[in-house]
Amino acid sequence: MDTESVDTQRVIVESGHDSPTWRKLTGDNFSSHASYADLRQRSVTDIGSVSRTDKKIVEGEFGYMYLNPLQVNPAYSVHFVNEDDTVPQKIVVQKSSPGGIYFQQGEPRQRVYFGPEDVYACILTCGGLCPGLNTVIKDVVCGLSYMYGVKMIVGIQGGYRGFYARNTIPLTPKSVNDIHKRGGTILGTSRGGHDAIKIVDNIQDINQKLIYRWFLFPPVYIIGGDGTEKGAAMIFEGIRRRGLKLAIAGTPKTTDNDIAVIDKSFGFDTTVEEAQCAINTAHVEAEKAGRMV
Ligand SMILES: Nc1ncnc2c1ncn2[C@@H]1O[C@H](COP(=O)(O)OP(=O)(O)O)[C@@H](O)[C@H]1O
Ligand SMILES: O=P(O)(O)OC[C@H]1O[C@](O)(COP(=O)(O)O)[C@@H](O)[C@@H]1O
Repeated sequence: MDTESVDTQRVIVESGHDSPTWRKLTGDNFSSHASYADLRQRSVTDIGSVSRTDKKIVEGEFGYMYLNPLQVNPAYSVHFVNEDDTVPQKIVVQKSSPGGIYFQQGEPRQRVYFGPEDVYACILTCGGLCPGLNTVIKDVVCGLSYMYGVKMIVGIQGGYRGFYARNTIPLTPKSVNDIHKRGGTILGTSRGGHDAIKIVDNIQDINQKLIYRWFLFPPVYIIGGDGTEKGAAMIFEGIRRRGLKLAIAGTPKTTDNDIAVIDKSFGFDTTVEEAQCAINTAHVEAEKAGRMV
């Protein structure tokens, strides 16, 4: 392993893997996001070597992080949001209104917490069906794979219940190529009560095995409705309390528009169009034939 000095920053490069993806970080405060790359750096220092390819990791004033690979890929013209960009829940407020609720803005950041080669991404769908679930699965797989360079992606089968059974299927751009043409969700789903503590126990177990054996980190992408996202919030809270190094990302889906913070989700327009067809046909039948079918 070669070590080179650049200004006040130390850059560690494994021979032959000097990818432009891992440039030195400069600039302002990113301490709150530094712990993953810190951990990676410590493993390099403490253990001496890791079995997997070790891309360039950069030490800055506040620790270690990675540049978003989208920054160095000329194929993508991406708008990056600032770390502290927020969206107010209410647009119209009165002078006398108390301070409102603000959400962190979505879309890519300039710096990423995990090195794409160290990611073992998990995707699951939970709750009721909604048009477009397979399209979202495909987009997450292709986005992670092509845009970020993530190599390992699995689907958790059967919604939250899948965390108990640990049934997973590998997902690649090839395996999801045609799934947007199918209804439902290729990962399956489930409804009914699930035990958030048991789910966090299982995620913790998977997380520890991945870290100790392969040094991989599993961001979990959860696609689901209001119930699923409440569950995701509880799982996130459990993970935060235990200090686990992984991320939970929720993608809202709703056919009946009962998630307050979004105007509408994927699948809503399709649901309305399809429902209109059924209602109009039933209306014609009722009016012209005299007897409803
Ligand atoms: N209030 C809640 N708190 C925590 N988890 C919940 C909550 N509501 C639902 N869940 C979990 O999310 C799963 C899916 O929720 P459900 O309401 O069936 O579908 P949807 O996500 O489409 O609204 C449930 O099986 C349950 O495990
Ligand atoms: O609007 P959401 O939260 O996506 O839920 C959609 C689901 O809710 C339903 O409309 C009703 O499901 P339930 O009767 O089981 O509550 C399903 O047909 C649909 O899959």
